[in-house]
Amino acid sequence: MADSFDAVVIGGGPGGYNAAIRLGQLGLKAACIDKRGRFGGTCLNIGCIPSKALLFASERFEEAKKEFSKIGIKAEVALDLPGMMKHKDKVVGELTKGVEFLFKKNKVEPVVGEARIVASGRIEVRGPDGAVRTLETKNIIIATGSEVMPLPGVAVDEECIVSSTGALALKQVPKRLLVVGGGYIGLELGSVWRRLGSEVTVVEFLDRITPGLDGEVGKAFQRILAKQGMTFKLSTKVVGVEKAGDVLKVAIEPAAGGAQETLETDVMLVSIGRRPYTEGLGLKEIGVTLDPRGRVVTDSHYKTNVPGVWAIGDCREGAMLAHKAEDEAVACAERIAGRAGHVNYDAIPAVVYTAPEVASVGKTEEELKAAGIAYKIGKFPFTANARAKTIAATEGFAKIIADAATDKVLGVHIIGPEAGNLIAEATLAIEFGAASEDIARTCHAHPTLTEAVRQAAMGVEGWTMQM
Ligand SMILES: Cc1cc2nc3c(=O)[nH]c(=O)nc-3n(C[C@H](O)[C@H](O)[C@H](O)COP(=O)(O)OP(=O)(O)OC[C@H]3O[C@@H](n4cnc5c(N)ncnc54)[C@H](O)[C@@H]3O)c2cc1C
Ligand SMILES: NC(=O)c1ccc[n+]([C@@H]2O[C@H](COP(=O)([O-])OP(=O)(O)OC[C@H]3O[C@@H](n4cnc5c(N)ncnc54)[C@H](O)[C@@H]3O)[C@@H](O)[C@H]2O)c1
Repeated sequence: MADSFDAVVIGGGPGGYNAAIRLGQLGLKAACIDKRGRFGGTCLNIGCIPSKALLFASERFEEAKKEFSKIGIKAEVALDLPGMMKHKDKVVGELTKGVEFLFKKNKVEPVVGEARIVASGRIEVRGPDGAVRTLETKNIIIATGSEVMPLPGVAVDEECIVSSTGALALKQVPKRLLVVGGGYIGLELGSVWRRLGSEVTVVEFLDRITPGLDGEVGKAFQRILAKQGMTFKLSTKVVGVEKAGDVLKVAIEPAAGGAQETLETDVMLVSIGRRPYTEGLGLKEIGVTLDPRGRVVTDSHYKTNVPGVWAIGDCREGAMLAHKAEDEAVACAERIAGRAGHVNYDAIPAVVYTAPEVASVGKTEEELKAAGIAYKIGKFPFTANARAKTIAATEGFAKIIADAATDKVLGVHIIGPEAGNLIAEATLAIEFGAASEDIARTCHAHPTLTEAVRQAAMGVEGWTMQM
């Protein structure tokens, strides 16, 4: 006899585990399947969490080495890389256990094994011991996430040619690290290893790093990273790599074609994006439509073309971010429970956790120009913010873009200390349809970094007071 459920979620990442928890909260009988053996998906196991643990620790290391003396602290600092990795592993262990606790609390059944949909409403799960269990369910949510996009002709060995997974677990600090792709992963993990002592070169195909960012912010970001010691080779592609003993010889050439050059490196990180992961799931067999990029096609309520089959997170269209997956999870679970779940894609923040952090929500200037929307801008530099001065972190600025006619906030872009936390206020403003004047006339505590956002909002109407 097959076990039967109201909904079974395939994938235990931020999409999957949040969907299962919300289903449980809404009183539905739910199970969540993951083959990894530990819940939390890419994010908790090999993504957001371990990378942020290493970003935090490496930032403290560099700060202690280079910045403490500027604020009156003398310190002898030495790197304990195994200790840093232990910190990372401990955080990952605690948070993944936390998901199991939340499943228990919300009566979600965790199932460990590889799932395959054999028919609409029927899933087979092959457990670690090879035993196959069949689950019957009214609804299936596909939340199988994404995997590393391979670079043609380059085989990742996770030792000297690594993906983000290998770059989170290097046994020693490479003398030279070549990063292919100047996006989120390349710049975050490149920063980690630069701080710990590597010479980092970023090879980026386009003529700018982090292409989705507001152009002005992107330029400032590159300038700051270059000042920190990262080298950039823009409009350049990797065309081949050869191992010569312990050294990698990497052939690069201009993106538009031209003369080849060879760079030597000790470790190469391939971070050119991620692609949806639905291998072996049986989607073709049951007729679920995928788009040309392999993403599961759904309507705006996360329904696929097969009745009772839904999809959320990295495996469908949109930004590959944990909180986007989480929001879709909640909306999808609520739809399954007969409620009105909805996601506002204009109010999904994005954060690069470098130092300074870069955070944005809503539209960039480039997007507004392309759409022909007239806008006004307010900007405020952290050099003029009192709190930024006290914490000796004055690089960057806050930028608010508002509709020229209505003053509605359309986009907020921040590069600076704690930008990832500061963006929450802007996200709420966009979600509530606020005007820039609403932010400008809201009292902000002094001295805080949030005052920079307020002063930028004042700047939209030209009355920034502290600059
Ligand atoms: C290095 C790195 C850093 C990142 N940092 C951030 C960050 O700071 N902030 C942020 O928002 N995002 C970050 N991301 C992106 C984030 O991890 C993803 O957007 C997020 O994990 C997507 O969630 P998901 O639930 O869609 O899929 P995933 O988290 O990928 O989870 C899918 C799960 O499904 C399981 N699965 C797949 N197929 C099957 C099957 N057939 N049977 C059973 N189980 C299956 C997989 O084992 C996996 O555990 C980062 C990613 C990486 C790689
Ligand atoms: N802080 C965060 O939220 C965070 C952190 C890490 C990862 N992520 C997620 O994971 C996803 C994957 O990260 P990523 O950094 O691999 O992808 P990305 O899309 O952020 O960046 C990839 C970069 O590689 C470049 N590129 C593509 N092909 C190339 C080639 N052949 N040679 C050189 N450059 C090339 C692209 O132009 C782009 O700048 C991100 O899109 C993001 O959604 C998020």
